[in-house]
Amino acid sequence: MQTTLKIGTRGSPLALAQAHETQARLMAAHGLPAEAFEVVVISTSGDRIQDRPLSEAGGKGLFTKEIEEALLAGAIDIAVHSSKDMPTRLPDGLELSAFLPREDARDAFVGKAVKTIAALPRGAKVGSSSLRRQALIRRMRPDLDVVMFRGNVQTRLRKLDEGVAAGTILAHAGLKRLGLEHVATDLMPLDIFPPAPGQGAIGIESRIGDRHVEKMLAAIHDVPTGQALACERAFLAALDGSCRTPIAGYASIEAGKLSFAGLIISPDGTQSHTVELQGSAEDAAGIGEEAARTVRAKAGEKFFDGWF
Ligand SMILES: NCc1[nH]cc(CCC(=O)O)c1CC(=O)O
Repeated sequence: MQTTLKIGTRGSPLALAQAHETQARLMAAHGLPAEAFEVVVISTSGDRIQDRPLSEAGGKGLFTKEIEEALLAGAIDIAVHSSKDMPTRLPDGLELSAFLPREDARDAFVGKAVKTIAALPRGAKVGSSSLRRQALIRRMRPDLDVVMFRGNVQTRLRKLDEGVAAGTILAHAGLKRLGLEHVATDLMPLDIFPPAPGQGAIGIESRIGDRHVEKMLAAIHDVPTGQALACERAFLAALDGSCRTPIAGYASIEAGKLSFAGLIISPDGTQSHTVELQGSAEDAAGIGEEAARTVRAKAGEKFFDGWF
């Protein structure tokens, strides 16, 4: 008897799109019918808490806890995530075992009356609750009024329509997966507005040692994306244990060569430190760790203590 592979996901439209993309790739890679899979929607604390920034409510793990419990309990076989929402440390027994080919990692500006951040009038409100995006906006335009914007992509776009802000920043990848890329009015260059580690990459979590699942996932894993993510996540892991300072990082791979650019920035956007490193894609995690040491030395330990 063929049992179904249970795919765990959050219930937001973006999460469901990612789960269905994963299902479609598994079907194509293994010649399986849709009935060989079941998408299991799991509500997380991150979905329920809407009134505070996530960094206050307990951070990234809020979007994964209940899903990882279901994975460990055997209620689901794989969990599909936005990699950038994944904590750097996973519970014992679980691993990120596959990454789908990365979408555009850039952030997009969605403007109501104007198309770019540069064109916003002085003092205009820009909505974002991401510390990284807030800091990068302030660095570009210290005069703007950055306001809290929580909720899923659709909620944020509705707030924009209601006039709560003149613009917002959303991941281009998320907009594309939702068929909403037409709402983006500008794409932020990677060097001026570097993305969060993992942005644009769908990561698939599974139980360590689950051979059947490992074999299924190996057929859809994208090696360069996995290497870029290993680098970005190593950079993040080496820095985020000690701080809530906004962190950005992006690795690209070309012909086996990895190029990484990382940034840490003060929440007010006035101070930032960057690092750029290149090396063999085989040494992805090592490059991320080295980049973290470099930027930490540049910034000095005080940089990490001072902001909150
Ligand atoms: N925290 C929400 C979240 N997690 C991943 C994405 C976008 C998709 C991606 O980065 O793969 C988004 C929405 C956004 O930042 O606009």
